[in-house]
Amino acid sequence: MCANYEGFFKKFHETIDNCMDDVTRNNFANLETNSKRVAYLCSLPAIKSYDLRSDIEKSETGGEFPVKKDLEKARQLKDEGNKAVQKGDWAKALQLYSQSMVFVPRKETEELSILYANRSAALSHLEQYEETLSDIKRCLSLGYPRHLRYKVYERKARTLLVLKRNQEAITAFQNTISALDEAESLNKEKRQKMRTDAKLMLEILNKGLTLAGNPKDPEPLKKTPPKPKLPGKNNPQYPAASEAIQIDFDEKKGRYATATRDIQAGETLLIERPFSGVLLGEYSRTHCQNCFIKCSIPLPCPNCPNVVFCSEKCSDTAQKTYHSYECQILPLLWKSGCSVTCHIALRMITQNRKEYFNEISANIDEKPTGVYKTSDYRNIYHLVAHEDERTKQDFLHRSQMTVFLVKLLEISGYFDGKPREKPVEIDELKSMGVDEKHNEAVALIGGLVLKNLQILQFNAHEVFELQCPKPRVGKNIIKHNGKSVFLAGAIFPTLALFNHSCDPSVVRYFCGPYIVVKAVKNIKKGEEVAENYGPIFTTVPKENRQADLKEQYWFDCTCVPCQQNWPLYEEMTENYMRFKCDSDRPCPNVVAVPYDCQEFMIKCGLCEQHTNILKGLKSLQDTDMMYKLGRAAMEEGKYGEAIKKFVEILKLYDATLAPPYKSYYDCIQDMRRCMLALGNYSIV
Ligand SMILES: C[S@@+](CC[C@H](N)C(=O)[O-])C[C@H]1O[C@@H](n2cnc3c(N)ncnc32)[C@H](O)[C@@H]1O
Repeated sequence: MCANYEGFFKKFHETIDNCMDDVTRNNFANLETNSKRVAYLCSLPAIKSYDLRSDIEKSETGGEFPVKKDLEKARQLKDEGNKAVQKGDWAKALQLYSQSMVFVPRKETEELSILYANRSAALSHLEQYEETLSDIKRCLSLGYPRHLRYKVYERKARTLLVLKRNQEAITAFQNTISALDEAESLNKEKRQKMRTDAKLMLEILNKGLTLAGNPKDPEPLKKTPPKPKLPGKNNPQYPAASEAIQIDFDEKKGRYATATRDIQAGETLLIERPFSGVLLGEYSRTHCQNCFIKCSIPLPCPNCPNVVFCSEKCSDTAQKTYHSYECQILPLLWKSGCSVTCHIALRMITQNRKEYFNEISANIDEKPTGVYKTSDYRNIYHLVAHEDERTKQDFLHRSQMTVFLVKLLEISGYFDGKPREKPVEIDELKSMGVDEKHNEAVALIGGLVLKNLQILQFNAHEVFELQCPKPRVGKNIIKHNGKSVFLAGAIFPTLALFNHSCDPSVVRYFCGPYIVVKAVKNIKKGEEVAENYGPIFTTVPKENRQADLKEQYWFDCTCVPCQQNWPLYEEMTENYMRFKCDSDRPCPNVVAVPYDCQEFMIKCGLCEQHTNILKGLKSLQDTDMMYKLGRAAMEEGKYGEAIKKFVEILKLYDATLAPPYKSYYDCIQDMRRCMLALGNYSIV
């Protein structure tokens, strides 16, 4: 997830570069802290006089700027929704009402309440009953017109009946009857009929409940997926990780994860929420801004038309923290074409108040001790940034980017602690300079933004979901053939401590907002538990892997496949089998035995003892059949069952054979696909 400087940044960087004479350049090069770098750049006349307006106007990225709520647009979409209803196309109506809501200005509460009422009707027809009730609740809380309330109370009552929540249904029918008194626009006969029907329902319900001894209503169905859990105990020092993981340190490799005991393939090793994460602009109206889940029934931000949330909880979290500041600057950020990495660097600030950073700044350079908490910025601050290896040009480039992000923070009201309420006007971009009253904040927060940009270069992860094709009627959704789609960028502080291997031992996927890391191999106590930063040895040649890792992550990979020149999957030979030497002394050697070998006791070239390959072959005789069963379970979407089979096979393989060989990686690859199928997905 490298920063890419598209949009108007290229020109901005070039202009500033050209304005810097040798003295200025030297002055900048001699600066030793991030704070000083940002403060110095901000003080340059070239920055202060840089006019962004024409760049923004010319920029072809990121859509419109500024973007405002738009009642006319909202009404137009609502009308289209109503037309869809007339055609009986409830799914389309649901979509159009949701789109309409996004554009309703905050003060138009009645308009919004009508949209929630209309959407609740669509949801009810689509048999999404819990969601119907949620929209009715929202509609009533927003002051839905009194003369229409009988409609939503009646819908609520009937929805509760379907859910067998009869006690609540009684109250809703009673409310329907009261609301009918105010239903001025309803003609007399219809009103009378509804009243009679509701009374009849009340009678039936009351009788039924008395006969049944007044049982309690069932609990509302929970729609949010349960929080994933580590199966055993957590590591007390790194609570996001299992006690099967510890973090070690080596001068060359820095921190890295190892196994505290034997780990079996399939075990969950880490579950973590991001410290910060940012959804890509293109998903901002389809996925929750806060947890990245696809929202089929989105809740709009009341203040901007830019983002949606999956629930009141996510909306509240965002509004109380980062989104209050980002709400009005998002269009400018997207228009600028800056990468999601830059946005995360900003979010790492906006999610906490300025005072928080003031408090921790005094001793931020001291490594924190104690429990390693995901939510503690100080842990993030000490992630790898390779500051000592950076060139002056690198610092200059990132500092220029920081100047823009600092300007955005000023515009957002962050430095004053007062989120702005109005969209940004183009004339506010006459200068990249920041008001001098914010000089101290610019140095502190700007310095942290610059640090964040460096940290994110090496520690950010992509958040993805599986996009699966719509199943044919009566068929299961086939998730293992889904396409992984990059939705967001995020930083997971504990996972960021795992080093890379081209033959990783884990797979990661997303479950709600959590990243879940599972073992895809059996890992021995003391062995490194490595993840993968991109290139895998089975598909990418060694030179390319090494070059990519060096360029992106600044290290020389010395994993086993790199050291031992393991072949690509396609080049793995099937002419012989790689038996582990099974002498009674521990011997690391591999005994390569041709398939057509006639002998069964083979001498090890290293320890000179004999390995009984017949015994090994016997233990493997069922693996082909087991693999077929695992594959069949996977094809039927029975992922848990398939994973169990693959785990059993790996156990047998590991007792006898030494990788790399094709059937081992076939099994791992299929197990990975099954594990990914357990994570977030959407149907396209
Ligand atoms: C996400 S961090 C991993 C944790 C890091 N080692 C630490 O101490 O915080 C990525 C950085 O770790 C180092 N690293 C990761 N994998 C490595 C490997 N296989 N060998 C050597 N260094 C590695 C590199 O410096 C890389 O830029």
